[in-house]
Amino acid sequence: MFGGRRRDQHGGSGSTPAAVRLDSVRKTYGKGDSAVEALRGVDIALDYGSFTAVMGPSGSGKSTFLQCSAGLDQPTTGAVILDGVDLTGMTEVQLTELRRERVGFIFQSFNLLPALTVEQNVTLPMKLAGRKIDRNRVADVIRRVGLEQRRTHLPGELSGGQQQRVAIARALVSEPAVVFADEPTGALDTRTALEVLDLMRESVLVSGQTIVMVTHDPVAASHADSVIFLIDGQIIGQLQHPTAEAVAERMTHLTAMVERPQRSFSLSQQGTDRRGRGGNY
Ligand SMILES: Nc1ncnc2c1ncn2[C@@H]1O[C@H](COP(=O)(O)OP(=O)(O)OP(=O)(O)O)[C@@H](O)[C@H]1O
Repeated sequence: MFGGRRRDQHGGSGSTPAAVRLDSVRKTYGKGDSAVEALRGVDIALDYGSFTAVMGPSGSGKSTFLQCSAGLDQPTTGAVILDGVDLTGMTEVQLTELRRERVGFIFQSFNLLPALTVEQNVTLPMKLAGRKIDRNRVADVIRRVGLEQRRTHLPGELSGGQQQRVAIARALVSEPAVVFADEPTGALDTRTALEVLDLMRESVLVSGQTIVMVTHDPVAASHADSVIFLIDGQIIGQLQHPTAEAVAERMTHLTAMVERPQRSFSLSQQGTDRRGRGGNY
């Protein structure tokens, strides 16, 4: 079993603090005529133990949302509160420390160090953070992702799916408050992708891990508890207990909305819940 944070340690929604909260977050890249508003007033609170997928058309702000939420980038205005810590005004050094302590990452391209073994890759973040390595926990997580027999192998000796399993083990081993996953199945074939998604889901169900996952894939999103939809830097809807079909249908609708001429597309005219909590758009 995965160890780690269980839902009942933190409770669900209600008065308990959120694992990640964004308050009126805006992010503008550049200045003047070339300024791009990537996030335009995002408000959301994600509970501990929740698995959230973030979807939206290309350029809608998904990566920016993830980077601001994870403390990889700072909002232009607004606040991000991660595991109870307000990131506003933190220095790069403080953010790096916070990420090492409280955040796990899973990327599309695995981001493993090729010269390190499976086990060394998994323990690297803990070493960098100067944390004591619990060998039993490391062995347990590696076993859980099905790589017990591969502990001394190098990434180059593993399949893509196995490499992503290493990345999952690396993200989970330090029991982070939140795991942020950016297209974790983007480089995998369908069957391997499902295995990886099942592992992520299991860490949520068994250990109460909190996961935020950016994806373009409705099937991947259907493994989450809820999906938030971004358009043009705003959350314009949320789907609870998503099925792949329902997600695909909504994405088709959203894509059609952004492909319409700008003058006919107005979020307020659509009766949108901009805070993303109403479930309709
Ligand atoms: N560093 C940057 N400098 C300037 N503009 C940026 C920068 N990063 C992102 N943008 C712009 O911000 C907007 C949102 O980008 P973002 O990458 O967050 O979208 P996305 O939904 O993740 O897109 P995709 O699905 O194509 O990866 C886009 O218009 C993009 O061009």
